[in-house]
Amino acid sequence: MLERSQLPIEALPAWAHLNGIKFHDSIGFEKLANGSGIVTKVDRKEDDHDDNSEIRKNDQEQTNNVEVLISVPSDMVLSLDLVHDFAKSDSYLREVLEALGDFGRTARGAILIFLLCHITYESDTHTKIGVTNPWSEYIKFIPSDIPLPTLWTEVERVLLYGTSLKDAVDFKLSALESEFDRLQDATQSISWCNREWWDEETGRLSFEDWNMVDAMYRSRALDLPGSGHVMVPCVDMANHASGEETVALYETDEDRNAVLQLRLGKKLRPGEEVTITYGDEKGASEMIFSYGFLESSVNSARQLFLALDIPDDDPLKQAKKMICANNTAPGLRLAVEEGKTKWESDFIYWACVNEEDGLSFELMQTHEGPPELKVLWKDEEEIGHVSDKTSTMKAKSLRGILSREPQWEIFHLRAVVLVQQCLQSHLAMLGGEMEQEFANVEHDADGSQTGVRSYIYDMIRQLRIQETELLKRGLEDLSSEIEDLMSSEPVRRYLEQQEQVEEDFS
Ligand SMILES: C[S@@+](CC[C@H](N)C(=O)[O-])C[C@H]1O[C@@H](n2cnc3c(N)ncnc32)[C@H](O)[C@@H]1O
Repeated sequence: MLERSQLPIEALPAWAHLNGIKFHDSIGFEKLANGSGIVTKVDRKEDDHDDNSEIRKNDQEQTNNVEVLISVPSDMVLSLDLVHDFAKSDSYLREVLEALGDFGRTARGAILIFLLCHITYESDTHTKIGVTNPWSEYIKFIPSDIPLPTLWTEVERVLLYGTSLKDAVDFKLSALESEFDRLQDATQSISWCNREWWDEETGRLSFEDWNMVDAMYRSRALDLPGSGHVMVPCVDMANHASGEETVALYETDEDRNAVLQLRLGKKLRPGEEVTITYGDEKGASEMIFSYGFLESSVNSARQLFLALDIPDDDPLKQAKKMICANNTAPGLRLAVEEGKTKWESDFIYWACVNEEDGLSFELMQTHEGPPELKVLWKDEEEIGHVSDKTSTMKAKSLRGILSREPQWEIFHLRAVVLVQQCLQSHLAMLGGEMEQEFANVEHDADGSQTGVRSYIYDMIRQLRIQETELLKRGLEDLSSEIEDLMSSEPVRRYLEQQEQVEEDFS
């Protein structure tokens, strides 16, 4: 693994000052219970601006009386464009970006490669490599102990059994492993990469490094208005608080600076933490996945995503999976909206209809290349298309097509029953014996005795409780949805026909 040097948070104001980042005179950084954070200095005196006060009343007036707390010049905001600008004068970075093709042309890909290159430049390299810039130093303020589940121990991850986070983390880890393999394939012929990263004797790059830069990006990237997904130095030191507790928000000003500004109606109180929201609507599982914590004041899972598959005995399973691959996520979302649970999934309808209902796949010979698949509804309407490269859906959703059919209630009932089975199987994994087993798991403060850190254990326990509650509520609401569907005309007629067929046979 690459070694990383760190800088103390106390050195951040000096770094920021050198790099044109301006602060309201009452804003500072401190070590808090949840890592570093932005705080209002205790000795703040109203209207007492000393010479270091860089955002003054004039600037505040220019921004329509919005109190600007931090202002970061656009050329310090780490974006896809800035990485490619840096690459113009840094041939080391440029070689890696070019070798990775399309991946290096996405914001996440470019930023991950940038972070990895700069951590390498600043590590104990065999010869001096790379072109440093202010971000080479800023990376040293980013902590290494990031509590995201992709960085948890294996024993801790096992405790996610039954939660919606389990599949998401497993999937993410295998996606990260594939990316790491691609990085190796693409860069081992570049001599500096081979020497510093891959060579059996001199290379020091490991999967943990890739996992770490992904976690840095995932837990700190902001969707900055007008700039997309970026990393904003200093502003990314803001911790999260939701609802009325959120003190500040981030914006882009007319000069394209990234600014942290006080929310309207909020006041800076000496000693108070300056928080932003990472997304009030995010579910418990997503908060842990992206940021590694749960807010103690939130006691609902809000929403969860569960993985689904087409059953193995479905004769069209492979073809269905091909058409779904680019068009619909293989899962369902369960959420609380306006006091009731709601579920959404287009994928599930692919598991509910087959040839006897009107779904068919037709093989088409092409002039060049392998044959392609046409997806047909009732032999006449082409609803999708699968080639060896991609698959496309012509209609917006299969649900939309089925909802126009006279048997819609029958198709929908099949979907609701599958949702019910899915929720029941997750609930079984969260409760009963599993609950008891979880309660018996040993843990200790830093995990050195048991492999499980107590705060991670408590967080998973919280998630298990909240998701159990949501699943139970979901199942209650599904029972009444099933009751309504069972009494609908098409379902009643269908069941009568089925009974008739059975009687005829007997
Ligand atoms: C954007 S960074 C914020 C700065 C971070 N505290 C640091 O030391 O660099 C996001 C990370 O801060 C921590 N964090 C933010 N808000 C939190 C909160 N309300 N409770 C616990 N941890 C929090 C989590 O570790 C999260 O992944």
